[in-house]
Amino acid sequence: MTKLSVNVNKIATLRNARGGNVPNLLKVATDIESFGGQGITIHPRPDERHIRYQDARDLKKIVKTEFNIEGNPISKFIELVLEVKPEQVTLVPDSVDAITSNAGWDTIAHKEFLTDVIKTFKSAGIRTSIFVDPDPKVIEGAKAVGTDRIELYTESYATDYENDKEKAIRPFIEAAKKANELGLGINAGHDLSLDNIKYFAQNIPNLLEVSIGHALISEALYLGLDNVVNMYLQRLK
Ligand SMILES: CC(=O)[C@@H](O)[C@H](O)COP(=O)(O)O
Ligand SMILES: NCC(=O)COP(=O)(O)O
Repeated sequence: MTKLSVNVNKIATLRNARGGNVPNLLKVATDIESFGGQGITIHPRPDERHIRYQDARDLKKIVKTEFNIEGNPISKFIELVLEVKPEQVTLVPDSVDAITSNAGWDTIAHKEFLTDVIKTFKSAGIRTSIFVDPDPKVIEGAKAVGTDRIELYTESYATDYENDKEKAIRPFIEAAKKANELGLGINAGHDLSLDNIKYFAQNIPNLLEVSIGHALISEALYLGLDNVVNMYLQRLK
């Protein structure tokens, strides 16, 4: 079964809008777990516009499921992850001013850098995943840098799903076949939603985990967080 890790960046965005502690990020994370969420994901950005570095430290103390920290491995991010020691770190090549993640790694051009960073995290006992486009060459490159898992960057799937879902999923099936052949674990995320998740999970062999934030929190405005978490779990069965 595919695990659901809920990305709580948007809860921090809402909290930060007023400068206080409403909504309470730690309580929301605990509630998500009690509703059935199987992991908590955060993506602290260098400007700390939503998740603050201190949130990562505080969440580590209370998250009972799998804690996944995503981000660009600049030195302060590496230091934070080594201090917090989440179960998983997901490396994302996003630029400082990016509105959201908008590209996967070029695992060939960044081979040396990724190999070093992955070694550092793995020697600290932290599972590694790297954010990649569904491109078999890039996935071969991911194997070469020593990562445990890849996270398939699903924005193109989510965008194309409405027009032609078979075409939208095709590169992801090929990418997953390649990753399975190479013995890489497969995660996925970005713009996954209640509408498109079931077809994705049904078609990707050995999909271990999805991390979902933007759509899930938006859907919860209408449907409630408890309900939405369970609707995802149903679709991931
Ligand atoms: C890595 C990824 O796919 C992102 O979706 C990310 O974790 C979300 O970040 P924002 O919430 O800052 O858009
Ligand atoms: N890794 C993807 C993630 O954590 C959530 O992405 P999104 O659902 O906010 O687009």
